[in-house]
Amino acid sequence: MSAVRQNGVIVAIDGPSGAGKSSLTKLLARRLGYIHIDTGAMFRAVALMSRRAGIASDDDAGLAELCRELEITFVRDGETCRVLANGEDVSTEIRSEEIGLLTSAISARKPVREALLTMQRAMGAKGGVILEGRDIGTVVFPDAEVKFFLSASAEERGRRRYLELAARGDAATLEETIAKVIQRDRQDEGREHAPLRQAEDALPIDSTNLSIDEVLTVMENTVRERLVQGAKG
Ligand SMILES: Nc1ncnc2c1ncn2[C@@H]1O[C@H](COP(=O)(O)OP(=O)(O)OP(=O)(O)O)[C@@H](O)[C@H]1O
Ligand SMILES: Nc1ccn([C@@H]2O[C@H](COP(=O)(O)O)[C@@H](O)[C@H]2O)c(=O)n1
Repeated sequence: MSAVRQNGVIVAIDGPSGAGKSSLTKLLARRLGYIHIDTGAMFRAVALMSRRAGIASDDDAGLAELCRELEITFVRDGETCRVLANGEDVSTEIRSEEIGLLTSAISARKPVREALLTMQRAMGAKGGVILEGRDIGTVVFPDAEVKFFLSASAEERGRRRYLELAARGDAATLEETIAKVIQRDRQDEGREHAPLRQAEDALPIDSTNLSIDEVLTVMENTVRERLVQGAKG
């Protein structure tokens, strides 16, 4: 356990698309009174702004300039958290599957990763935060006191995403959605910079056959045990 941080511990939740990271991070943050940092939303915001600016996903100079000018903030709105890019609420626009796939390409670029790494470390350094993403426990906060690697079968994650898209009126088929989940997995796992992988000291949780509440119970108990251990010194 590292030295006690000002506002509590740092919790890292990594894992592939559709594993349940955002759902669990939101619920766990509420249970613990911690801040929820959705790092995926930050990469999505960069992707959206790069598309609007006509910057190619491999234009590192253009992406570096964009990130230098971009301020990403999270604003609580009741039970939800809004994502602002230079003050504009982009919470809905960044959630499309199109932006999701573009984000996977953008997030492979070193200048984007370096810029968002600085922002994420600044957001979480004092603790009392839960960050969800792909590289939190391996790159952003390798000294995080608690790390989870949340996964599920590609079929189950695709099914979950399919239900989510259908509820939004998206006509994608289940087969198409599973294929896109697998495509994003491959891109996130296969990239050179900060690939998606389980940290050696992360607790793996396979949620394929677990409910959200069952996963939440495991996570909350684990964090509280670590908090007690930390308090004992
Ligand atoms: N254990 C679970 N059982 C059933 N449904 C789940 C479970 N976990 C999450 N879900 C549902 O799956 C969908 C995707 O969950 P969520 O957005 O939290 O995943 P994610 O890992 O953050 O995905 P991404 O990285 O693509 O944003 C949501 O509709 C959520 O309610
Ligand atoms: N720490 C992270 C978080 C996300 N990414 C990339 O962003 C894409 C979208 O993330 P979601 O969690 O919102 O689905 C994701 O597929 C990754 O390509 C990342 O690289 N690092």
